[in-house]
Amino acid sequence: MKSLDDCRVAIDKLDSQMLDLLNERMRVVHRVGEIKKESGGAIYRPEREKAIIDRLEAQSKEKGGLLNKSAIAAIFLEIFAVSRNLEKPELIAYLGPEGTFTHQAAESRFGAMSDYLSLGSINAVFKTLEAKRAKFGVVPIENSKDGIVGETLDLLAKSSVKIVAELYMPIHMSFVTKAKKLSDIKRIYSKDKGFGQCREFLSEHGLVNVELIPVDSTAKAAILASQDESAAAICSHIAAKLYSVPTMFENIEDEHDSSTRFVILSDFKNAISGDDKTSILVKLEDAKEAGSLVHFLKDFDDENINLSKIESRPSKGNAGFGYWFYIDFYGHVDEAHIQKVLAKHDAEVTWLGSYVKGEDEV
Ligand SMILES: O=C(O)C(=O)C[C@]1(C(=O)O)C=C[C@@H](O)C=C1
Repeated sequence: MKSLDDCRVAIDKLDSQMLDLLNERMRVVHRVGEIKKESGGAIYRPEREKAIIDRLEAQSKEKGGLLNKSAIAAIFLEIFAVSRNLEKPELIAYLGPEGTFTHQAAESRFGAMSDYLSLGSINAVFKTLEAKRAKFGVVPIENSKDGIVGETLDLLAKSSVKIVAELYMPIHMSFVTKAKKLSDIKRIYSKDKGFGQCREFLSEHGLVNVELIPVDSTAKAAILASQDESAAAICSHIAAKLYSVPTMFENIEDEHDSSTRFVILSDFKNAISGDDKTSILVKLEDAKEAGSLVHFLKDFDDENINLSKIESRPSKGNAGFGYWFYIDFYGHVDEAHIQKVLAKHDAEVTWLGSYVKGEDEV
């Protein structure tokens, strides 16, 4: 049986081997970067990253390894993020401020080494990408409890920016304060939705008569709580850490299964991964005629294309009332059966992106 010292000697040796291997990997990645520079190819290739993680998961299973898929993904997503940064450092704009759930989502995909740009609105993220001031944008698109983020859909409808990836993140709220005890708290800051999601917690802890002050973001709430010892904030774990406000309670949301879907925006088309989703916008030409949507959807059904979401939005044009539809379906725009359906509706459909299906989709 190995002693603790023996184990640490073995760990040190393995860590050194891993570092040598990682450096060797980075030399190959550097060459990939040169090849892509010559060809103008996209640096971020989510379908290739997915294929690597799937292959390693199968290898780990086969060999009885202790690492499961999420552990492998957590380690390798960071390696990919470092690799991409080495190939070409690219700026990632997100709906800020720092410490929002969107910031957390961006970091989970682009890692600790990337350069981030925190922006004040979803519109600013789109504008920054359109002006090519950043390569990627990260914005929320829907929450499992609150539904769709209308602003993101409306901007996708108007913009040339495309969806290149999606990710689902569980949303947990923390109650953070510099106060020593609950009775010292005179005011609580959060986003209006933050209060809405934690009603039971507030009443169970006798906090209903404390002043609840809605602010623009949960990160802003953390900043305000960091400056006032008789205040608390309902915010994300990362905001509390970032602004050094001690956490009094974690996971205080009424329902623990809430998650938000985020999209990563950019300006390129992914290759087919075999497990993709596509988002489109549909403006039916004869939208006033009953059954036009049914006919449209029947074409999808005929090709066995399954929808994962359909959302109607009022069109804000000046041609009176009208609707357009935002649709997500399984498959990639370059697959033949999908091309066949979309070709029939060429004039009515705007393609918003095809991307690897998010891991935590329920
Ligand atoms: O294979 C590529 O295209 C690479 O750029 C290499 C690599 C990797 O680290 O394995 C890095 C970034 C891409 O998103 C996918 C994979």
